[in-house]
Amino acid sequence: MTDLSTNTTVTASQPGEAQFGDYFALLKPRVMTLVVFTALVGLLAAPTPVHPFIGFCAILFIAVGGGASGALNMWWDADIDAVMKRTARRPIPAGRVQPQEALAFGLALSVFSCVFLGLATNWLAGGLLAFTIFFYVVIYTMWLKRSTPQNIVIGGAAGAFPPMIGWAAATGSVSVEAVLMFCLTFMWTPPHFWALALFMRSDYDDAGVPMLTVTHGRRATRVHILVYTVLLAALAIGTGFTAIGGPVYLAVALVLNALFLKGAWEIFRRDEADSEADNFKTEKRFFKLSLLYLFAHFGAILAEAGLAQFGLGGWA
Ligand code: HEM
Ligand SMILES: CC(C)=CCC/C(C)=C/CC/C(C)=C/COP(=O)(O)OP(=O)(O)O
Repeated sequence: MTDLSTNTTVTASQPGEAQFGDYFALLKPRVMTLVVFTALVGLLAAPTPVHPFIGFCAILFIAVGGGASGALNMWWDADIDAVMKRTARRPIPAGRVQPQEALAFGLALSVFSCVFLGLATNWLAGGLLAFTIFFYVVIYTMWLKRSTPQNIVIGGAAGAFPPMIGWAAATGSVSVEAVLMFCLTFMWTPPHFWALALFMRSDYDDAGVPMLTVTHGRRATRVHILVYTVLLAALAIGTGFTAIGGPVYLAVALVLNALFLKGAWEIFRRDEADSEADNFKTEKRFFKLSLLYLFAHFGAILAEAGLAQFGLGGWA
């Protein structure tokens, strides 16, 4: 998989001359689309109605905060990114943005987004956003990513906070529904990432990043994907019977989890020769399915919340 978020800009400028597109690429915009969508669902599924303008500002600040964390991640990881084929053309390793410029940009946007989210909504939401940025940049990027193959299992918590931030922005609190959305994203992250790591192992190998594929090999990673997918399916289907679930959600969850389990089983059954013979087609398909999986689950949570406005959502 190529790093499409930066490919959009590589033709725009040459080493040394940063353009708007390079700063935009620092925000990891493609990855952040799903982050922002889950935050939006957290905000809209909350029982407290939010004024549309405040809701818009909240999502904008969460998006900016997420992007800022991406810029800080790229600042710290510039050495790794320079080695990996997928990331070598990012603005810093390509020499179009200086590391200190990315650092200043990321820090400024982090402070801006947390303060303005706090002012626009409440300080629980602003504080959660600050904690999420800290978790992704310091705990995941600076510490875990280079030190343990469990990096993305623990570090994945950072990506699970956005729906909780959205919920907190609307309600000023964190309740069981927000925790459920957190858990869903948290359990989803390992299969999402390890599928990609299976067909990008050499990148991580070259850069010396201790991803599971590098430290324990592809066989162990296939087993991990299957185990996490089974746990995720139990959680995702069980969520159908909670306050954020309902018949629509359950139907979506049943279909997608059946497909996801099938994909994980296929990956588990394959060996190196199978994967190399078809250039990791099954693993690539599973990675794409992972994106649809999370999008559809959160879309279904949103649909249930929308139906509830007409007295139709949930099991009541
Ligand atoms: C520690 C946790 C995670 C890791 C290590 C990870 C890693 C990656 C990597 C390496 C890519 C491909 C390259 C790229 O486009 O930059 C990717 C793609 C993607 N990730 Fe994740 N991810 C994580 C969590 C998440 C979360 C929480 C979300 C959203 C809720 C997410 C959404 C996406 C999306 C939408 C793409 C596709 C981007 C595209 O179309 O180019 N990821 N992820
Ligand atoms: C609101 C807020 C602050 C949200 C943050 C959301 C978040 C932590 C998303 C993580 C997604 C991601 C790009 C992980 C890849 O990191 P990587 O460094 O391993 O991947 P790379 O090799 O592509 O840089």
